[in-house]
Amino acid sequence: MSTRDIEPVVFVIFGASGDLTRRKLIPAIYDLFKCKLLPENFALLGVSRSKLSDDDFRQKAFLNNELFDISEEPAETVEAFAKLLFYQPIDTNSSDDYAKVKSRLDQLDGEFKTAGNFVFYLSTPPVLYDKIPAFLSAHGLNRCEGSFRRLVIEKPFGYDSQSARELNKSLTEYFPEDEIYRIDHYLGKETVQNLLVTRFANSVFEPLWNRNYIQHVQITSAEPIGVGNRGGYYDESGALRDMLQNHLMQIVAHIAMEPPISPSAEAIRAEKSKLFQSLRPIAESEVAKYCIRGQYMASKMRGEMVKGYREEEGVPSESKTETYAAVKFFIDNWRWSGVPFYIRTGKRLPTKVTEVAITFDRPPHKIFRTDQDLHLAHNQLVMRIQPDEGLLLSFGMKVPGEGFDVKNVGMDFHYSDLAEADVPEAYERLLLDCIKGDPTLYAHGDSVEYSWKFVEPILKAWKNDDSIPVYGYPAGSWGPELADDLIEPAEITWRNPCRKLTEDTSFCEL
Ligand SMILES: NC(=O)C1=CN([C@@H]2O[C@H](COP(=O)(O)OP(=O)(O)OC[C@H]3O[C@@H](n4cnc5c(N)ncnc54)[C@H](OP(=O)(O)O)[C@@H]3O)[C@@H](O)[C@H]2O)C=CC1
Ligand SMILES: O=C1O[C@H](COP(=O)(O)O)[C@@H](O)[C@H](O)[C@H]1O
Repeated sequence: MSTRDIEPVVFVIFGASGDLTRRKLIPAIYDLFKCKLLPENFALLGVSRSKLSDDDFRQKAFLNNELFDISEEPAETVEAFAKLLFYQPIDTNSSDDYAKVKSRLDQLDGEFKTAGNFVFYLSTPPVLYDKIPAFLSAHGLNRCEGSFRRLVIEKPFGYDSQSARELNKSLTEYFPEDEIYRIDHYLGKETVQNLLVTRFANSVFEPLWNRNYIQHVQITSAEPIGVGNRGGYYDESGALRDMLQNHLMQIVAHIAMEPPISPSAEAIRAEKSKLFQSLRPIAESEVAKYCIRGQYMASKMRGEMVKGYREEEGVPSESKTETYAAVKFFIDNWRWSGVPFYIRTGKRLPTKVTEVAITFDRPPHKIFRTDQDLHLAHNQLVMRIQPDEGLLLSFGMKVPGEGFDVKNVGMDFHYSDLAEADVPEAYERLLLDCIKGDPTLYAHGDSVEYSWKFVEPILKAWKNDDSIPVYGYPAGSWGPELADDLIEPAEITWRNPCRKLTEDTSFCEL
């Protein structure tokens, strides 16, 4: 699709003076502009309370943005892009002030000939997510015959299933469901999308993709960083809300859903929705058995002493918020009956890595009855989402020489080997899709509610049941040791993912 095929638009960011705007949104939109992927008629209007002029905003968000280095960018491109940025200060809590947004939009719409098409991106504190659409509606900005009006909502989408349901209800009063874009940046990652292609574009994997051949599935999302200056936010959230309910459950959906009839948004969303409905709820009374929570403690990491979670700025010294969560669960449907899924995520773990490891059953009959046979590993398919994106398949091969000694070997593919592949940043892809009106990579309202329903008993048990321990783990370790015991049978444990996909050759240690 060329820029000419994309309808013109004014892209409005609420929360334009904030961190996300400078860290992700402006860099992504600039890159789209540089690659000539934006419509020819385009303008960006930033809105928040800070009293900034258009020029102040251009400086803060783009020309002098310490989170986005433009020193090597072509001067004409930078200059041309800066001219598309505008700013309107308002009191975001006062409905009357939205008249200022309306008159500014009328002016930009006339000047840039954007045909009355507006995208409203809410990058504000979540308390405003239901207020801003109501204020837009009060000023007639939510609907316009012959033009599109879209709403993008940042995470977190709700705090539990009830608040997510209420938010869905409130948003759909003002915008139709197909114009509501709930962003989950993991869905914008090429390698998350590639999970679907790996499964459904190859006949070699799909026949094995079920309870008959898969012993268990592991999903790991690890980060070496701590909570940094986000302690206040994080302590209200924890690993379950911050990563598992949204990003990791979307990965589960990609791994486990049935084949959609087409790659359309409706078809994919329908399959995801079915999958989320098949998750077996974990009863509050069973949370201690199926879930492990942990909190990082001060320790030396890569030669440097780092603070414990409770010493971080904005975190209460008695906090019980989890910085690590591991959960075992089942999917009650035909394909996955009896196959355990294990997810773990945490901060201050040894490395930055997100991956899925599918462990296959052993062959039904042992032919090679040697001592080595005891150590014969399961076949494993590792789908690496980041970094060193790619696939690794491990299987047994004969060791040259007499007898039938079997050795585990790996066959790997690295995304970087696709020389022509220019992997776009997740926000770039997602923002462009929204501008083009393609919601495929955005979360649907009912999926969000279902995934909240799944995590809710865990959240409740962790909040209410003091007998469930929060295990301390030293920063730089792989989390509480007890998380190893979640995985059965006992001789199998978590895969040890190194930064490089093929660095680790132990695969599933037996
Ligand atoms: N930063 C990140 O990396 C990520 C952020 N998010 C989500 O994006 C949203 C924005 O995050 P982030 O940019 O980090 O937050 P910030 O606190 O840095 O920015 C919030 C923005 O909202 C504006 N704002 C408007 N009205 C209000 C109000 N009534 N109270 C407070 N602020 C207001 C603030 O500007 P002003 O004071 O001028 O009005 C500011 O521009 C959040 O919901 C967050 O969860 C999601 C993923 C990652
Ligand atoms: O949404 C979030 O994601 C990041 C991790 O994103 P990634 O793309 O770097 O894997 C996480 O650090 C943050 O706590 C969370 O809010």
